[in-house]
Amino acid sequence: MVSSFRITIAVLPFIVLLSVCYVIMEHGLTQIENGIIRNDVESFQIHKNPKNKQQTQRKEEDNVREQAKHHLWKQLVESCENKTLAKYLPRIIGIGVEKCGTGALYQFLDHHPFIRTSSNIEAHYFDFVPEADRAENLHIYLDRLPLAEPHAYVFEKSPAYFSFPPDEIPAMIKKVVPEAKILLILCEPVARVLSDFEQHVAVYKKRGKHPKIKYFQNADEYVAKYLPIVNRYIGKWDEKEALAKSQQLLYYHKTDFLTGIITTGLYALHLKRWFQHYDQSNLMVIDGEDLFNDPGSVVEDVQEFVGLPKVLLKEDYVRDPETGFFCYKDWTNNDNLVCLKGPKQRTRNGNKSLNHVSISELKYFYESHNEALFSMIGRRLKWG
Ligand SMILES: Nc1ncnc2c1ncn2[C@@H]1O[C@H](COP(=O)(O)OS(=O)(=O)O)[C@@H](OP(=O)(O)O)[C@H]1O
Repeated sequence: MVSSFRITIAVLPFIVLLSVCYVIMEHGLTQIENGIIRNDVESFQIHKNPKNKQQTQRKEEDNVREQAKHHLWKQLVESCENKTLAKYLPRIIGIGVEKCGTGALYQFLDHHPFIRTSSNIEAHYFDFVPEADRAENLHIYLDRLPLAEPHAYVFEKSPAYFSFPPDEIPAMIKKVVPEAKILLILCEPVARVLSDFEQHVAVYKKRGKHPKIKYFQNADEYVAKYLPIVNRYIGKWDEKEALAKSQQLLYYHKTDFLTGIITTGLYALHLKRWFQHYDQSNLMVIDGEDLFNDPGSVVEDVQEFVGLPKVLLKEDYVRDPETGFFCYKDWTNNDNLVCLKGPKQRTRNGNKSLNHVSISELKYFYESHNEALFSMIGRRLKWG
């Protein structure tokens, strides 16, 4: 009894969505159009008597958003009717940050009825495919993306895009997929260093990649050697030199891959490059702490941001009592928790830690860069 009630609650959003599709297909878009007309009238009245300029501006922005939503719903309704599968460029791109829970977000969103993801996960098109091939051969990108219905949302994530060379990645993405919405998770950078180090060790043991990592017994030894090197050429945040330094750290990353374990966490420097082509209307900054502790709210916000109907709800995401990590409830069996597969919980399960010296030195190093980040995005993140 209780379980069938829970199933009903879980499938309710689906039923609502399908009903909306049905009603719209049956009766056209007049309901939504009426909504827009009503908004127009309201904003006209405000124009006539501009008591509050800000309020007028907000209304106009609401109208633009409302019309975009109308256009989107129209497309989605068409997609309800058209089941032809083909290759499409992504409408959502997860650019990182590496080791900040990008896999968890990917899996959580994959659950959305209008989102299509690739089974081989990371396309690595803009960081890996040589530029000469990239310019003329979009099929290489499409080959790495899933089949989808015409108006479904293809979502690809390649965390290397945010902080790996070449420095033209943001410009290239903007050029090739100008309409795509960008998702960026920023997590506490000191914990990220440990996570990234352990990932390097695991990849080396499995595939022999980046063998220099074997010279370090643990992450503290790595920090003791590399932090002074990176600090020497980056130092504290300096607005005037930010762009040049952001390019410089990509150069060092190319010549010595291991510097990236520390430089990836210099979020403001990387974001400086991205903000030359994007702003927060098309690039969403997600607080890593929210993703780790309240992923359901993050997923709700992401659906809103990318313009999809909100069918994944906060209450679908629950903490696995055994691991402490969040999982989501299966649609068909609410008692079944679907959790992240693969070796994704190496450090945040408490199995590894940095010593006090590494933590305080890294904290000091990142401090001014974190502050620069918060003023760049206009808010503090919970971990800062
Ligand atoms: N819900 C949930 N389930 C499992 N794991 C979770 C979750 N939320 C966040 N995390 C943490 O995500 C860390 C891996 O980050 P990424 O997926 O971005 O790694 S990667 O860049 O794709 O390799 C990984 O970090 P480590 O613990 O250091 O391995 C996880 O702890």
